[in-house]
Amino acid sequence: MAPQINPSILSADFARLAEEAQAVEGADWLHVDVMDNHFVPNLTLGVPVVESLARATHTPLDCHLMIEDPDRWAPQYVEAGAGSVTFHAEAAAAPVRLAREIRAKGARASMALKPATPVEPYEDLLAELDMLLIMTVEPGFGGQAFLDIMLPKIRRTRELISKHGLELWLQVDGGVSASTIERCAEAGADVFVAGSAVYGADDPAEAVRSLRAQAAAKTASSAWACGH
Ligand SMILES: O=C(CO)[C@@H](O)[C@H](O)COP(=O)(O)O
Repeated sequence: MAPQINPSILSADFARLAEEAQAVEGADWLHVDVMDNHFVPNLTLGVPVVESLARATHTPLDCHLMIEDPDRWAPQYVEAGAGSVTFHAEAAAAPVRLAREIRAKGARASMALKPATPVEPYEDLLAELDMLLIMTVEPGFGGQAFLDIMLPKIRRTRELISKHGLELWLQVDGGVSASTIERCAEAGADVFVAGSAVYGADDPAEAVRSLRAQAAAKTASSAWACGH
C-alpha cells in the first residue's frame, strides 16, 4: 500500500474546524482525536462534532478514541460517520467483540497501543483488525517529541504482519514530521498521523504532499517493503 498521511485536527484551530478540514482535502484520512479527560489528561470533542465534520469534508474520518469505555462509545462514532475507529487496547474490555462490532457497522476497526504497551500479547488478535496504531508519544497532546524507542516496536509489529500474511495497516501517531517520518517508514509504518507538522506549516496541503513523498521514497528502499 502507498503510504497514507492523516493530518491530526488536534493541531487545527477548533473555532474553524470545517475550514481546517477542507484545507487538507488531499490527505488520505482526517485524524480526529477524541479525548475524555479520563483516559488522557485532555478534553477535545465528541460524537456531535464528528457528525458535523463528516458533513463538512470529503476526506474520510479516522477517529482515534482516547477515552474510557470504548466498548460503549465506539459504535456511536461509526454511526456519526467515521470511516475508521481506533480504540485503545488499555481501555477496551472486550477488544475482539468491539472490533467485530465496528466492522459489522461498516467502518474499519483499529486498535491503539500506548508507548508502554507491548504488541506481543495481541499477536493473535491482529487478524480481527484493519489497522494497528502505535503511539510514538504519550497520548494526550500534540507537539510532543517523537519517541525513538518506539522504532523496535514498529519493526516487531511489521514482522508479525508479514509472518501472518495480514493486510493490516500500521499507523504511527505522535511527533511525526519531516525529520522523523523516514525512520517510521523504514521501520514498517505505512499510515502516518501528523498534527503540528501539517497544521503548523504555511501550506498544510503542501505539507501533506511532501510528507507522503518522503515516506514513499523511504518505503520503496526499505527491506520490509520488498514484494509488498
Ligand atoms: O493523538 C495524538 C496525541 O495524543 C496525536 O494525534 C497528536 O495530535 C499528534 O500531534 P503531533 O505530535 O503530530 O503534533
